[in-house]
Order: sequence, then C-alpha cells, then structure tokens
Amino acid sequence: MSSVFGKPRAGSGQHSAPLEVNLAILGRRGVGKSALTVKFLTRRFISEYDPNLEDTYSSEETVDQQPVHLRVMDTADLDTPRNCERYLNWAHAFLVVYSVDSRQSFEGSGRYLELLALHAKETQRSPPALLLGNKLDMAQYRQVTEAEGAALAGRFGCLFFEVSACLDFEHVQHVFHEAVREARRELEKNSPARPLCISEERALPHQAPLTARHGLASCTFNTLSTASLKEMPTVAQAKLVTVKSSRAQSKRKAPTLTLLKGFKIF
Ligand SMILES: Nc1nc2c(ncn2[C@@H]2O[C@H](COP(=O)(O)OP(=O)(O)OP(=O)(O)O)[C@@H](O)[C@H]2O)c(=O)[nH]1
Repeated sequence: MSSVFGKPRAGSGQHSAPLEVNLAILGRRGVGKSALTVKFLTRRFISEYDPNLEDTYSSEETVDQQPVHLRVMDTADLDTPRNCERYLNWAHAFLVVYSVDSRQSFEGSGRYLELLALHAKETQRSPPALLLGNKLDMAQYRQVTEAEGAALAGRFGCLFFEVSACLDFEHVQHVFHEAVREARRELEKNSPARPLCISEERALPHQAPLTARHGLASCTFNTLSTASLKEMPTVAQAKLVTVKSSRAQSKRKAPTLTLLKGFKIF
C-alpha cells in the first residue's frame, strides 16, 4: 500500500482547505476604515453608516490561485487605541490607515504602528502591518506628503500605499491581497512544514503483528502522526448576519457576502 499523506499531489492546491487569514483595520476615526472595507467587499463606495459599530466581515478570496478565507475586522477605537487585545491577539496582519488630508490621523497611525511594534516585542510574534494613506482623491487638500508616509512605513518596516476608497476597486483589492500575502509569508515562516505523515511497515509495540492476528496474507500497518495544531486565535465576538447586496440579489452569480453586522448597502 502506498501512502499519499504528506506527499504533494498534482493539483492539490486547487482542492486544499482555504488559508484562514484575519486582518484588522486600524486608524483614527474618519480615516476611511469602513469605506475601504466595504469597497473591498462590495466594490462600492458607501459613505453613510454607523461609526460606532465594530464589525468583522468574512469573505472567500483567491490570492495567487490559493483559496483564502479572509476575515476583516473594521475596528472602532474612537480616538486612541483601546482594549487592543481583541485585535492584537486575533489578527494575522494589520492595515493601519490615515487620511492624506489629516495630519492628526497620520500622527495617530504612527501611534498604532508603535503599539504593534511594542506588542511584537512583548509576544515575540510580529504579524505584518501595511500603512495606508487613504483619500488620495483629496490630494489637493493634502496635509501629509507621500514621502512622509513612505518614511513612516520605512521606520516600522512595513509596506506603504496611498489609496482612495472612492476611486478604483482594483487598487483597494490589491492592497488587501498584499496584506494576505504578507500574512501568509509570516504564517509560513512561523509554522515549519509539519506534514501529516505515515510511516509504513511499523508494528505496534507489545502487539502481535496484524498479519498474524488476522491471518491476512499481506497487510501494512500505518502509524498516523498528526501535525501539531497551531494555536488558533480567538475569533472576535460578533453577531453573524448574511447580507446580500442588491447587485448580488439581481445577478445570481454575484458573490454573496457574509457580514457580521450590516452596512447600509444601496
Ligand atoms: N473623499 C473621500 N472620502 C472618503 C474616503 N474614504 C472615506 N471617506 C469618507 O470619510 C468619512 C469617514 O469614512 P469612514 O469609512 O466612516 O471612516 P472610519 O475610519 O471607518 O471612521 P470610524 O468608523 O468613525 O472609525 C465618510 O464620510 C466617508 O464617506 C475616500 O477615500 N475619499
């Protein structure tokens, strides 16, 4: 009998379980965390919603041909980081957002990056962060230059993008997928490949060989040694609601979003 566990199989990537990635979006109020999240999930720019809701959204993505179950926590920290454990211990990657037309929000993003760096030092675990300067469409009212954004990102060793939640979807999607790639790199780095493996032809100690006990002409006894499971982060507490956008309802093939609390989707 030949064992297949632990050995790469042709095309196995297509049917493998999706990679689970938790992404938290941080930043001061009004920088566009919700607008970016909704843009990514629905391709739409939504300008109106309840700013006090902290929601976690779930979306099935394909990143570099790999299925990914992505959870996005759109945090609502008010003006300073509070009760941060809920996302610090949960996220595999962070998007730290400021608005290019707000110096105050830029300073706030620096504080978030410091918080993440401190947490990484304390826990010896460093989920990647990406710095985003949002509202690029408001560039004429800039209070933060692109060079300043890049310099801050450089100080903390993170990727940097300027985006706009109300411009093209592809750019916003690219940023979220980059966050998935960063998270994946970090997850792979921290969990060395421990494949499910089968060692063949191995008899159990203190037991007669299976062939003898059952009188089988030929039998291979396989010992299954399972991969040790990585400790799973606690999933954020939230109410699960399935929401279909009107476009999803009108086009049967459009993706259905599983949202944990609803935006107003028009
Ligand atoms: N022009 C422009 N406005 C944006 C953009 N992103 C968000 N906004 C607007 O900025 C305001 C705040 O956006 P939100 O997405 O609510 O910001 P937030 O960071 O989630 O804010 P809180 O929920 O209060 O933490 C809203 O009026 C949005 O319509 C953008 O890229 N460009």
